[in-house]
Amino acid sequence: MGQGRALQEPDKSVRPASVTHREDALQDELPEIPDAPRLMTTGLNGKEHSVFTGVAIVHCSSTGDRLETKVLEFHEETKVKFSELSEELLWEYIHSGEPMDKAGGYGIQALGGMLVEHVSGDFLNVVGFPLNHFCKKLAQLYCPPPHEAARCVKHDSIPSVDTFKDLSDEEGSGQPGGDRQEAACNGTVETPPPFPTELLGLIEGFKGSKVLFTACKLKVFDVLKDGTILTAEDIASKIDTSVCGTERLLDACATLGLLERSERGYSNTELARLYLVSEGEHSLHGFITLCNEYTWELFTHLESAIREGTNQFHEVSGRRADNLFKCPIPLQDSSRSKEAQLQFMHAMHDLTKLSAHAVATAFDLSRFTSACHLGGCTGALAHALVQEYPHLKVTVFDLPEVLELAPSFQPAREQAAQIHFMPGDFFQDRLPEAELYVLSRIIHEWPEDKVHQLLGKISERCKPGGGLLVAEAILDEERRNSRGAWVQSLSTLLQTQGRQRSGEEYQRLLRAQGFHDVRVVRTGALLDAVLATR
Ligand SMILES: C[S@@+](CC[C@H](N)C(=O)[O-])C[C@H]1O[C@@H](n2cnc3c(N)ncnc32)[C@H](O)[C@@H]1O
Repeated sequence: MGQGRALQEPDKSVRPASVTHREDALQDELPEIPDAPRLMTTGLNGKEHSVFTGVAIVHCSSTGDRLETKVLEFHEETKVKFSELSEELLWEYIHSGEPMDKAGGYGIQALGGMLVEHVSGDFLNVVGFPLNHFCKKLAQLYCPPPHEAARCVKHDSIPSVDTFKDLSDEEGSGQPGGDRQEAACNGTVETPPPFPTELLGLIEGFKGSKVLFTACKLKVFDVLKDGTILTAEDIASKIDTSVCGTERLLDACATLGLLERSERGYSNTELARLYLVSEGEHSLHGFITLCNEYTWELFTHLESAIREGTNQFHEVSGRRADNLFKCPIPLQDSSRSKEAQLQFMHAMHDLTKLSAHAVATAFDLSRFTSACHLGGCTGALAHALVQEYPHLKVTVFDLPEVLELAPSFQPAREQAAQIHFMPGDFFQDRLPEAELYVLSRIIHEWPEDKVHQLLGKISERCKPGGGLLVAEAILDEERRNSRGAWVQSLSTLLQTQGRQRSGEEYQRLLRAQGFHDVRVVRTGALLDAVLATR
């Protein structure tokens, strides 16, 4: 058999189709490469046959107007030993399928595998493209995959292969572990478990947070604002830090996607420009500062909070127990208190801005002409409300010491005239009159009795037809809210006496206080919205 299928000599003039660009530059360097993979057959039965495949990987890089090329070339020979089948049968089989003028024409990867007893060399060579070899050459040029990432899977349809090599290994390296890997492929030893990439991300993730916090605190993103590009030395001199330390911090920021690194130096990425420059309209600088200086320490007491099931305010340095709900920030003397208060307000302001539009537009509130935001802090949500409803007047009601600092947060916009700040205590004082009351991130902070007291007070003050808008991160049926559920849940445990609730729990809570038509909207932002009618 096979006589009619004589060996075809490779056509040496043919080059791989992939090498088409800058042919002139490559002319001298291209090696002679055999034509597309060929199976050479001169009688199959029980014999070994060679499969030649050729491929060139050409690495091109340009420096100025010079094109540099590096040609990698290999001719791989793989031997296929066919089974001791009757020649006739084999011949019939071969004729029923593809012609034999290319490797894999008999379909070794599928039914044709039955004809093959053994492959010495690279199995993928027989299938056609020498994928294993290609990957090894690529790995030499670029970054090899971690050893553990290359996995060997044994498929029943693949005939026994004696050199199913690890892609990341050097050819013929015979490195330790090679035998073990082969054994693993043959299923005789256990394969190592998958590399725990995500777990390592969690274990080390806090370092990334600290890099961000430190860069913000040192105002790295501020010195690079407005498209400024600076070298590490320039930045170190501007922020008064060591050059070697600054360089490491900047490189870490670049790896984390916060900075861009070029030959000219470092510049802010779009993310940093929008959110990390301290004075920016969308800046999260205040929130990041609070996380660095307060939440970081609070979370070191997570174990105690879990053991005891209570908040850990008392553990955070300098906190005054009597100020538990007014300002969750360490307070010592009056000057520190102001600074801490301002820090807290900055954080609230940043966070509220992120969800304010979503909350303001979750329902059509155009029927209301007056609103009172209880615990309205800097007025960030009030601004979003008056922007959306130009006929709405909003009273921001908060503690005197908070409102004293609120003016610095006001944007110079015309609608500011629609917003009025009124100092007071929502437990002690009479609530301002309004058609719509707003509670944003208040209910989850308080214990059950205080929640009932506050809602009862609002219900009493609210006229029939009036409304109550609640903005909170709402748990879903599985007691998880869609975004950062565990963060909210643990933060609430660590720093409040309250808890989060599901939409149904809010409905029950508000109905119990005389509200009806309680509707819940998941906004997709950090805060969801509930609207109830009195
Ligand atoms: C978690 S912050 C929420 C701020 C704002 N509602 C928001 O969503 O950004 C709680 C706010 O309630 C205010 N607050 C706490 N106790 C209060 C009270 N008894 N009377 C009035 N406001 C109070 C705090 O000063 C603070 O501004």
